[in-house]
Amino acid sequence: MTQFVTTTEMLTLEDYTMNDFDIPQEVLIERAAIAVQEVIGAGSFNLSHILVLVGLGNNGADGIALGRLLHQQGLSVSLQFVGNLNRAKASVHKQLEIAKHCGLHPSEKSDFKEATLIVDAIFGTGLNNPLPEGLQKMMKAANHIDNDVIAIDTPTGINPNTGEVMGAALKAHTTVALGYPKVGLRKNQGRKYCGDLVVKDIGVLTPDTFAFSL
Ligand SMILES: NC(=O)C1=CN([C@@H]2O[C@H](COP(=O)(O)OP(=O)(O)OC[C@H]3O[C@@H](n4cnc5c(N)ncnc54)[C@H](OP(=O)(O)O)[C@@H]3O)[C@@H](O)[C@H]2O)[C@H](O)CC1
Ligand SMILES: [K+]
Repeated sequence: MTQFVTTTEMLTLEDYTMNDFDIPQEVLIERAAIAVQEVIGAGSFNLSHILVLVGLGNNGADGIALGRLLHQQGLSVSLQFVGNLNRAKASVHKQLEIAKHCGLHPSEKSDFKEATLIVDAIFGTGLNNPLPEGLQKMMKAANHIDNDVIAIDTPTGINPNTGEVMGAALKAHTTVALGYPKVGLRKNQGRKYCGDLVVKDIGVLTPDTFAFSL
């Protein structure tokens, strides 16, 4: 039976892993990227041109690390930031520096139609409000383009706890849940927008005494 979690529970387990075992966040980000790379490699996706849509939090950091790994595989990858990079978390800046050092630089503006596969690394469990208007329009437009979307952790726009669409959401062919799937992926619109749900272990540790609420 798959264990689903709330975002609070996920944060508790992330903190336990990083603080009690001194496992750096970068390790979890790298393992998240490798996990999604494995799903992409195991699938039958058209990898001719991969567009990674990157947000300003750790979901975005996962996406940049994944983009770097795919670039190093020799695949054609574009990194497209969504939002003002000046407001990005340190993890995003760190992954961006590594990616640029490996020869992968962010694109100014990408044409969604040219992408054969889109990676959704905009928002994950940190989504806490309806999407900004501009992003809602972008998600609605992207949903009308015929290319596969792989969502990292959660589809952008889906409330990770309630499964509600927060103004708009990007429909995924496949969602790769990191550690544990979030409960919003089996509720309301979450189930429809997440597509095939693949749960991947990224080394998040769980205390034996941990009491899951679900
Ligand atoms: N499960 C794990 O062990 C790991 C998960 N990882 C990944 O981390 C994300 C969660 O990262 P987080 O930085 O908490 O949040 P997001 O990246 O989802 O969101 C980015 C920030 O965006 C802001 N935000 C939220 N909602 C909105 C909105 N509607 N409009 C604009 N901006 C919004 C918010 O910042 P605030 O300052 O507003 O709080 C978010 O912080 C998880 O999904 C995984 O992909 C780790 O990388 C690896 C371990
Ligand atoms: K996402």
